[in-house]
Amino acid sequence: MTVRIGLIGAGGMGRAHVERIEQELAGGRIVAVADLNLDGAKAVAEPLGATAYATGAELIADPQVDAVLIATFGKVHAPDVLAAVEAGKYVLCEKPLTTTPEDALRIMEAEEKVGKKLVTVGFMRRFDPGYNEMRATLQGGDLGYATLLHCRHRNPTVPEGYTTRNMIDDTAIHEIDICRYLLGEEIVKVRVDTPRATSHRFEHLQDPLVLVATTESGVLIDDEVNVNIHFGYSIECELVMEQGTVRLGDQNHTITRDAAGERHAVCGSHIDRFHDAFNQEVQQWIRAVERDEHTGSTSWDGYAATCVVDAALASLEDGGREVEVAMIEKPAFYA
Ligand SMILES: NC(=O)C1=CN([C@@H]2O[C@H](COP(=O)(O)OP(=O)(O)OC[C@H]3O[C@@H](n4cnc5c(N)ncnc54)[C@H](O)[C@@H]3O)[C@@H](O)[C@H]2O)C=CC1
Ligand SMILES: O=C1[C@@H](O)[C@H](O)[C@@H](O)[C@H](O)[C@H]1O
Repeated sequence: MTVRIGLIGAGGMGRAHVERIEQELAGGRIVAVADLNLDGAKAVAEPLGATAYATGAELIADPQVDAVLIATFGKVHAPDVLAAVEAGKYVLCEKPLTTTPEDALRIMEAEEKVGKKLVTVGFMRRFDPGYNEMRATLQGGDLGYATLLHCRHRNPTVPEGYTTRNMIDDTAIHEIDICRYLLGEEIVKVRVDTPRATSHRFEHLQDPLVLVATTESGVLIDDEVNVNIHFGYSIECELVMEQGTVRLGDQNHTITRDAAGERHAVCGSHIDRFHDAFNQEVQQWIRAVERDEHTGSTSWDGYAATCVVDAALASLEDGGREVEVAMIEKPAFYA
C-alpha cells in the first residue's frame, strides 16, 4: 500500500519533507498540499500532480488523503491536528505540537475519544543514532545512574522575526524532549539564566540564555541556547553518570590532520545535522501508518514539553526564579 500524504504548510520544513518522501523514502506519496499562500501550495503540488488547497481543513476532508503531515507555524498547529484526529487520520506534526498546554490537552482528549493514538510529534532527535547510543549506555546500567546532562544548542543565526520566546518554545524544546527521552523521566522544575548578550543578536533578543532544569529523580540539566554563534550549527550533549560519561558526536565522517591541527567540518543547519534522523522519523511514520499503528513521540510528549516551556517562560518573565512545572498525571492511555 502507498500511504497518500497531505502536507499542510509548504514552507522550508514542509518542502524538505516533500523532497525526502518523494526522493529518498519508500511507501509514501504527496497527494495534496495546503498553504495559506495558495501559490506556494501550488508551486509544491503541481510538479507532483497533487491537489493544492488554501486551508488545512479542506485538505483533511479530502478522501484521497490517508495521513497528514503538518509543517505550519507552531501557534497554528492545534486546529489542524484536532481536525485530523477527529477525521481518524494519522498525523505527523512538526514541533512544537502546540504553544499552550491547554491546546495539547484538547488533542489528547480527542485522541482518547477516537480510542487510538494518531499523533506523532516531529521530535526527530529521537531517531538520531548518537542520542540512541547515549540512551542505550544509560539503560545498560554499567556506568551507574545519571546525575547531570549538559546540552548546547547553537545556531548560526536567526531571522529578525524570531523572538526570545522562540529560543524556548521553538529551539530549547528539542532539548526538553530529548532529555525526557534519554532519562525516561519528567522535568519538574526549571529556571532560565540570562548571561551577557552577544553583540551579534538583533537588539530585542536575549541571546544566549541557559535553561537549568531538574528531573523527578534530581538529575540536573543545563541547556545553553545560543542562536547567533555564526560558526555553524552545533548540537552538543554530555550525559554524566556515576562511573562515566557519554558525549554526543558530530556528523563528521572524517577528521583532517595537518600542520594547523586536527579538524572536521561543522554542520551548517538542522537539515544536514539531522538528515538521517529526519529520514528515519518520516520513514518509520509511513511504515507505521501502513500497518495502522502509532510510532514515535505521542501527544503526551508534546504536552509535557509544552508544560516545561510554560514554566521556563514564567521564569524568564520573573527574573530567572525557579518555577515548578505544572502538569496533569499521565493518562493510562499514554502509558
Ligand atoms: N524539526 C526541526 O528541526 C525543525 C522544525 N521546524 C518546524 O516546522 C514548522 C514550520 O517551520 P518552517 O518551515 O521553518 O516555517 P516556514 O515559515 O518556512 O513555513 C511555514 C508555512 O506554513 C504556512 N502557514 C502558516 N499558517 C498556516 C495555516 N494556518 N494553514 C496553512 N498554511 C499555513 C506559511 O504560509 C508557510 O508557507 C514549525 O513548527 C517549526 O518549528 C522548522 C525547522 C526545523
Ligand atoms: O527546529 C528547529 C528550528 O525550528 C529552530 O528555530 C532551531 O533553533 C532548531 O535548531 C531547529 O532544529
